[in-house]
Amino acid sequence: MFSDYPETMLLFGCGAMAGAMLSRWLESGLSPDRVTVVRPSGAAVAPGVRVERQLPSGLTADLVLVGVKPAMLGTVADDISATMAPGGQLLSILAGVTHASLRERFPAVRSIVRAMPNLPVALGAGVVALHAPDAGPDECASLTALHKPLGLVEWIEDEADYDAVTALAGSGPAFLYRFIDALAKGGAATGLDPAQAARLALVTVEGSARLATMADASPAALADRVASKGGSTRAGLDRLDADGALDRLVAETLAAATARNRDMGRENG
Ligand SMILES: NC(=O)C1=CN([C@@H]2O[C@H](COP(=O)(O)OP(=O)(O)OC[C@H]3O[C@@H](n4cnc5c(N)ncnc54)[C@H](O)[C@@H]3O)[C@@H](O)[C@H]2O)C=CC1
Ligand SMILES: O=C(O)[C@@H]1CCC=N1
Repeated sequence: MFSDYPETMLLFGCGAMAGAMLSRWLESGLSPDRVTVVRPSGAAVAPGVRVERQLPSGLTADLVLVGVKPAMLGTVADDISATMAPGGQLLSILAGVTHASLRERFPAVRSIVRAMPNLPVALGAGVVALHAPDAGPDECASLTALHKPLGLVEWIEDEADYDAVTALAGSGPAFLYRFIDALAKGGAATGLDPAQAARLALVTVEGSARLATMADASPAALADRVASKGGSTRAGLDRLDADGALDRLVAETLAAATARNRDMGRENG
């Protein structure tokens, strides 16, 4: 359990993604009385967490997490500047929006950090990719510790990679959910009861992913372990692999998401 959480934390926006991060932090020992959430709905977030519809005047925070949609950054920018404690840290989870453009908008903020999480952080089984060019070694260590309860922490040194990381890890859960759905639909198309096919698909993916994380072999090698020579898995893999169809589709999917991240950065920087 990480005990060295910032003294005061303020979240602008607490939707799907920031909400998932916060719930895991609270579960991992963050005291709710350190946290304030500003959200237009004013709806409660978790017991003990202060929620405000608008930024109360005079409130400052050591860590400010920007959890709104990238297009909303301009709307909350003045409030972000107003609430940063001297020496505070700004944590942005906005897709596409670069460190340089954040620095231009918030010149007085000591430290600006980009974090790209994904939704499984809610279970401590997510990914958080970090990029913090302002941070020295101690601050990097403390950022790693802060995000550790959320899952795998990866540092991205070259920000040029960030849009691709966002496509793979940030959007990745959506692509995998599509695959699970396709597996279930495929099962139904071969005659299974759709609800039963959906259960089989979900747990097959869950178990296979868990096994792959613990295995002594790559996912590609594990696929070959399932496929007996001349057996049915090979017949299926041959179809998936024909003309590199799956690889090509996934590469095109990630390229489209990467390009959109780049565009969102230009639109909202
Ligand atoms: N959903 C995901 O899986 C991931 C999202 N992200 C990033 O997280 C950010 C948020 O995305 P989601 O959580 O999916 O969106 P969301 O729509 O669930 O959450 C955004 C929240 O911002 C609130 N909001 C709008 N205007 C506001 C204002 N003026 N002040 C305070 N709060 C305001 C909304 O009420 C909403 O709850 C985006 O920048 C996105 O790029 C990053 C990685 C993964
Ligand atoms: O769809 C989006 O724009 C964000 C980026 C990563 C996940 N959701």
